[in-house]
Amino acid sequence: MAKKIMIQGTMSNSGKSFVTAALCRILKQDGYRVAPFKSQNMALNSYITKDGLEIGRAQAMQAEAAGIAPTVDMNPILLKPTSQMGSQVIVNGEVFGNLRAMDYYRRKTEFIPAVREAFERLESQFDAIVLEGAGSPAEINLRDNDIVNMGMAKIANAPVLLVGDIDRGGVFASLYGTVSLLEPEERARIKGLVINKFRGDVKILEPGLRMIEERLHIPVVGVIPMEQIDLDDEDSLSDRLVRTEVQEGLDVAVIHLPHISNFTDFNALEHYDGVSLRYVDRAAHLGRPDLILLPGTKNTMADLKWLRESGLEAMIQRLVEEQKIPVIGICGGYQMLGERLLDPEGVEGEPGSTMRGMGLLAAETVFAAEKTRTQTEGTVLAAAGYYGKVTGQSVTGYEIHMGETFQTQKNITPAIRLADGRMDGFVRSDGLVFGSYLHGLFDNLEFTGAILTQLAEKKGISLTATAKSMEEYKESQYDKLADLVRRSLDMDAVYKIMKEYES
Ligand SMILES: NC(=O)CC[C@H](N)C(=O)O
Repeated sequence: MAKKIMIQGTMSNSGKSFVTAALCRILKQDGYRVAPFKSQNMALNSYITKDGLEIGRAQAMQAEAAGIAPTVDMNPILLKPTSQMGSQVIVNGEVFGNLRAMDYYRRKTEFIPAVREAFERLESQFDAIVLEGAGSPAEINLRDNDIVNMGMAKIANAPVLLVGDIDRGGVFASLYGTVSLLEPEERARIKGLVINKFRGDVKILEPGLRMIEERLHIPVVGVIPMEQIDLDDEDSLSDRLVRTEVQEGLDVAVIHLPHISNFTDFNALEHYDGVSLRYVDRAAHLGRPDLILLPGTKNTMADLKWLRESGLEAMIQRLVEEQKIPVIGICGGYQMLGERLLDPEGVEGEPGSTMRGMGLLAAETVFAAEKTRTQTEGTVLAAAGYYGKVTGQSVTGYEIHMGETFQTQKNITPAIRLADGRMDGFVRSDGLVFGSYLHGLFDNLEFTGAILTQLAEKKGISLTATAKSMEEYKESQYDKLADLVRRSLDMDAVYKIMKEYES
């Protein structure tokens, strides 16, 4: 029987995925074969496993922390919110369909077997499983047929650590309130309280800890200080998006589309001292960046409409054509760069709808019901402009898209030759406009470094990379995370709690 522990939070963003990742790393360091599990994730930031199945990014990150390859069993249900249609529901890594929130909620029991089976498969392969809940277990309106919090803890027979966020205030009330709203049987599963994101002197906190322990009869097993650790999860997105100001150095602007997906695509650009990466969601903030990045989006057509109405489209077109500022579009952002978008089957909007693109790339995109989901590798073919320095380089990435993009005129050439024989993306003959379906393209630091260095030279500044590869960088962050949590959590108590449920 595997050891199990479940991390639940008093609210969203309390740091559950962070604590889950930390425990995965610590257990790995202590010699266990450990895997993360979250029955249902709601996120637009997803990951494609080796066998081409789609799961939430947070579980892929936690698997990395655990030193294992991410598999679909770690996140059997993924909800990807799209605008008009509710969410695209992914079950066992494949599209189940689009469901409105109410319909999903009504049909939730249908998904219980998938969740249970995925968990059992995982449990049979590992020594330990760290489960993560979602939102708060005290959402009393959602309690029936719950499969993400206490319902899941019961299916797995896992003890629970409840994490509260002290940074947002009211941590004692939220811990007390959450526990009080639970049924006695659920309450009994909470074996420890964790206070997360603490700044200041623990001595001042100490009396409060004793009082909450007395009232709830649950021990506080840790107080985790606030520390900057760079992990690929949803919470890190909110920290990143506040960076909107132009800073010194090479100014790289990511357009913050409303349905931005796979925002982790741009994290790699932060590994260069001298690059200032910022997110722009309104025309007044665009300014004159040195490089413009258009990210992927779950809904290309809706986000293009937003781009047009916000005035950003016209500004980007002018910056590219008049000021010769380069733009790179990834996936949905690449699709926007073209001349036209066609949706005959109604994948993104009304069936048969068409839309004018930004017209920066002589290409058009047709959406199809079939989803392309694969890890990919290839060789850069692009040679125009800044890409002369990266021609012939090998790159890896992953694809998640419904659209296919075709050339309409001769002034563009394929960007990347893929190992499976397909061509990906296009570059315009003047080298200013580049589009590709490859998420993770910038994680190829040789590629990214070469492009950024040329832009920096043009501006007369120098850049230095902080790590040799993204893997090396991420490994260092996971170790830093494990150190922090080992120092602040009573691991002996945690092991004891796991042992009690090990049968
Ligand atoms: N990940 C993306 O950017 C997806 C782009 C677009 N919505 C598609 O499905 O083709």
